[in-house]
Amino acid sequence: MTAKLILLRHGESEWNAKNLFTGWVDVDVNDKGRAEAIRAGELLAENDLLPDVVHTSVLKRAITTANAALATADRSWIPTKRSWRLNERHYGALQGLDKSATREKYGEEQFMIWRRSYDTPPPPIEPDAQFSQFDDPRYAGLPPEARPLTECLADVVVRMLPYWYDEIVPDLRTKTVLVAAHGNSLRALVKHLDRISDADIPQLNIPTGIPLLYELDDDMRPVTEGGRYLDPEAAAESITAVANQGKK
Ligand SMILES: O=C(O)[C@@H](CO)OP(=O)(O)O
Repeated sequence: MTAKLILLRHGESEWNAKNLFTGWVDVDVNDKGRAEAIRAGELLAENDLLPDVVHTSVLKRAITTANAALATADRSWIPTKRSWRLNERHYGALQGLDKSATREKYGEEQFMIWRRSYDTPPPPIEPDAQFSQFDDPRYAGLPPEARPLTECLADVVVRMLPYWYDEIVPDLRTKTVLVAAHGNSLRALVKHLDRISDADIPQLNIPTGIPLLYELDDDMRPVTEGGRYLDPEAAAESITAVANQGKK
């Protein structure tokens, strides 16, 4: 029997729409994002993919998306687990900056290194900067050295995988699992699942609000590489939009 894993990036956020680097800043979804979340719930129900448990980050754009999708599919009652390990990549000193202005100021190459290189993080944010989360109470249980001031995707893989192995995989043995998270934390998970190389991972973008189904074998390996978006046309359109962010 195959396990069913549904990955869902949050719907469009207020800062996605404004074209700002977001990272750990706790921005909610906007009206379009809410509608995407409801559509995601309809897609789950239409495809008879009703989650038994949901895992989210501790950021409200993922929580709101999961809640709206599950309410639409009449699954609001399922157990919920949340972890900072599913958070978006911390965008360091870029958090709060306009993507287009950053691209113009530093050039396309540096912009893409910060956005999509596997192992080069943006400059760290000052702990007391406006958009720092260093003293946010939701991370108070973490020792200071575990509270990031910036992250590259490789850092996200390292902090996300313990949660995958310890919390998500055990659920997958008996349950249909929904993971509601973020563009870059889901890129880290898809990289792991599909064994995407460090060289190829910059090309992967995750659309907002469209469920991505992975059926996994006993070794928790995808039966079909890349999984399957429940709305492939909308996914393709959104993937292009994400890839082109900062270019206008
Ligand atoms: O700003 C961010 O936190 C992320 C996701 O919205 O953006 P990007 O796709 O540029 O990594």
